[in-house]
Amino acid sequence: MGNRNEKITVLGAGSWGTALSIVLADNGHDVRLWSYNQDQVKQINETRVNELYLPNIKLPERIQAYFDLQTSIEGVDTIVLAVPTKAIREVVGKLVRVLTKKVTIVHVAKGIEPETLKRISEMIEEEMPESVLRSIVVLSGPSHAEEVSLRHPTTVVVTSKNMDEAERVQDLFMNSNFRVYTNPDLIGVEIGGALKNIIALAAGISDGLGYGDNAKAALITRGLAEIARLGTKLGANPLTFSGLAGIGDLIVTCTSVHSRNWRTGNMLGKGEKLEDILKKLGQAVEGVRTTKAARQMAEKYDVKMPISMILYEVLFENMNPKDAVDELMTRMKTSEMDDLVNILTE
Ligand SMILES: NC(=O)C1=CN([C@@H]2O[C@H](COP(=O)(O)OP(=O)(O)OC[C@H]3O[C@@H](n4cnc5c(N)ncnc54)[C@H](OP(=O)(O)O)[C@@H]3O)[C@@H](O)[C@H]2O)C=CC1
Ligand SMILES: O=C(CO)COP(=O)(O)O
Repeated sequence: MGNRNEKITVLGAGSWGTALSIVLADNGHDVRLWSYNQDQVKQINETRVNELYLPNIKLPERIQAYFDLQTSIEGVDTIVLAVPTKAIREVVGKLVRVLTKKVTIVHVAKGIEPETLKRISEMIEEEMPESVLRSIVVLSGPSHAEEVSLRHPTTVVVTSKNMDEAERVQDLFMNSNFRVYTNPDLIGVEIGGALKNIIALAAGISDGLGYGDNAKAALITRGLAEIARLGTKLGANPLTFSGLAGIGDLIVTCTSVHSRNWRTGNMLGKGEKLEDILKKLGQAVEGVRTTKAARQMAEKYDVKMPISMILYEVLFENMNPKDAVDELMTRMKTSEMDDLVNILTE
């Protein structure tokens, strides 16, 4: 199944970087897992376990952890960027300072930068001169690290402005547990992956308030409608939102106990404070910052995004979650079909 035995560097030894390293190592690649935490590097190499992020998983021998960034990228053509959105510019900046040739970046993060409203591939393009950037490939879809690391069946998509390179990356990752599709819609894949986290926060709140499956199905369905409305306005293909990076990722993130976004929403619905929850989780909860971006984008592009807008008030303006649901339920009456047709004509 495609190329084997390449040297590949993964930047970011969190849960997703570690799980993807396992996929690549299973495929016969030599994986250099870079972390900026020297103790973590030592611990991974000595114990073959990433205690901080995937404590129950024994890592294959082909994964070696690195602290020195320059050494980790020697002789490498493909670099997987697996840090949260807020760290992308900093880590890419460090990478540019040590690169001496062109590489392909596979980015796997799911967010929008609230300060600039940029997608992650746009941020990378801004930070990397052409002299060191061959292509950017995005890998996204319904894929929790906890299940990928157990080799449970998982499907994702890859996309790029350069689809030959996306196909090469498809071959690097594809195996009998990890099925990789291609999709040429870069904007749709990035927007679907980023915005589903907002809806997962809302679904978690609904569950935390004690509401049932009807409410969650409503959030998933109407959440998809607002993701698709914004996505198509930005130039995405509406069909992408019926695919793995759209409804697929929305379902997994709104329904899985593994989801940090769902868990955060759940604790909010039960009355905990956002600040305390984020401290307790100690992991990336991308939907919080992306909600800030979505609110601005809804206003800038004049797109109706009622769930994202009300979630902003819950997260940042102390709105009571129960009042937020009441407000969503008592909005002006509308026609579902008109709304769906609007997505196709944005
Ligand atoms: N977990 C999952 O199942 C999936 C996650 N994703 C996406 O992948 C991205 C990464 O998430 P995930 O791995 O889960 O997050 P985690 O919180 O599990 O890990 C993030 C990792 O990035 C490191 N990091 C943070 N800031 C920096 C920095 N400035 N420089 C270097 N390293 C840094 C963290 O180190 P430290 O903790 O030491 O600060 C940690 O090792 C997110 O965008 C997420 O949405 C996508 C699909 C699945
Ligand atoms: O993107 C993910 C699954 O596809 C991970 O979601 P969380 O960040 O909510 O855990």
